[in-house]
Amino acid sequence: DGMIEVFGWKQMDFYNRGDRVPNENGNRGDGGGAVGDGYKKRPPSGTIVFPDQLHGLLESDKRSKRTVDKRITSRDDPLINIESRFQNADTNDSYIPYNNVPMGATHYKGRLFVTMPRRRIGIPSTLNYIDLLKDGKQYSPKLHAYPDFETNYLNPNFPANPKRIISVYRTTVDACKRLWFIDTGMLEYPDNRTQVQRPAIWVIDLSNDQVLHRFEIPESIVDTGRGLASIAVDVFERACNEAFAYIPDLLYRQLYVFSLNDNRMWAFSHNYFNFDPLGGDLQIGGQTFRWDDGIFSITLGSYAPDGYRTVYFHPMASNTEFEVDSSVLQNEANAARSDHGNDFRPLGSRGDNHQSTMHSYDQKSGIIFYAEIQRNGIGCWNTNKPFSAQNHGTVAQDAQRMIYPSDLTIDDEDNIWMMTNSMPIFIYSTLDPNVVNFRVWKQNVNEAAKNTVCAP
Ligand SMILES: O=C(O)c1cc2cc(O)c(O)cc2[nH]1
Repeated sequence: DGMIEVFGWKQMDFYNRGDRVPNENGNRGDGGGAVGDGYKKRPPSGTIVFPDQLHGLLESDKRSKRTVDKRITSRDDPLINIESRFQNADTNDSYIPYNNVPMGATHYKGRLFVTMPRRRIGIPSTLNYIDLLKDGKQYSPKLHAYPDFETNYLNPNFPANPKRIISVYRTTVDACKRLWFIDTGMLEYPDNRTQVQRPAIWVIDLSNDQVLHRFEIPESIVDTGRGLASIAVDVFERACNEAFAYIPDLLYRQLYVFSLNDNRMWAFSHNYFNFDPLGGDLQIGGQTFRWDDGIFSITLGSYAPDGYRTVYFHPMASNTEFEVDSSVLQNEANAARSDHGNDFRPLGSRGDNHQSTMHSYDQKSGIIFYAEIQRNGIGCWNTNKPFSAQNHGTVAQDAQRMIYPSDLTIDDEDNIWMMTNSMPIFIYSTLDPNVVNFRVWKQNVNEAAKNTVCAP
């Protein structure tokens, strides 16, 4: 029965906007304390923008404005409204409201984790949460840095620091009450990407907010962290050390597998990780553009008696869904094979214009819910029914209020959570700061499936 709008923001705001920065030897915390608590005032020169870089951006934008006369353009060469990008921006600001575009939304026991990838300057913290008990009744709650502000602090000199998080796209919670995410280690400022430190997998214990594990992804696996925008974790609650993480790389179009037990990672390549050349022509929020994102989202089916499960995946610029068994991925030797035989299989097409960012399998019903970018909503497929276009349903659609669903997750209370963030308008045009641009939606899975072809 559709989705319920729980939060909406014209612009995002934070409890700690980064106006006080951590003393490098200081305490951890959310920045709520007084001077002397391990924080000091941000120095006036403490900025991550250099005037020559700003000038470079302006020059390149002028170039793209001249050469791109039709509004079909790639994400990396956007036709940007430069006035809007630096609207009211003081380059010394640790917080530039306009530049904060939320991406991920994951709920666990009263905290909604909201990510803010650092794709522009002025983002105080990339990993955040909303305290639902305290702020859940507000329509536009402020974000708390997670696990604290210090861990999210971006030092203006960009030193590599394994205690800090640079940029996070999406998070997931596993069966062992742990939060997993990838720090891409990269600032993705237009025309000026900086790999500050190696990309890393982080695992945080949600019972005490302590970091349990950090694994730096070696260069032998991937050059940069740029395409590491999501992570799926395969673990049985009674064997927490035996976890495997599956990581799609939308840029290099590979699938990485990380074994927690062995602290090792290996990489699969396959044609099915590529985008469909026709699937990348998109029209969203009044913008027409072409993207080439490959394998993007991975979700895990129910356990079979042998302890393995179906791993569902899709490229974003595509309408096709694929599957592989977890037994294939968990065996490192399989990654080295040049011919994967029938290990990876296409399930079929969802139909034209059904490109999806994230999807999530509901363990109880066997229904996959997927965020649809061209249809501004949520689709569904009950995996107990054949994969055919007729067996795909529509849970919700709203061309005005659901522009660009950037994340979709299911929590342990059987609720779907979805973020819509108007991303194409931000990239190719200008967001209106006087209207609601970002929304979080929620619905119980059974309610969502009701009155659709996905209902059991
Ligand atoms: O999460 C996404 O939608 C996403 C992240 C990301 C990073 C990147 O460098 C791209 O070129 C595309 C992209 N999509």
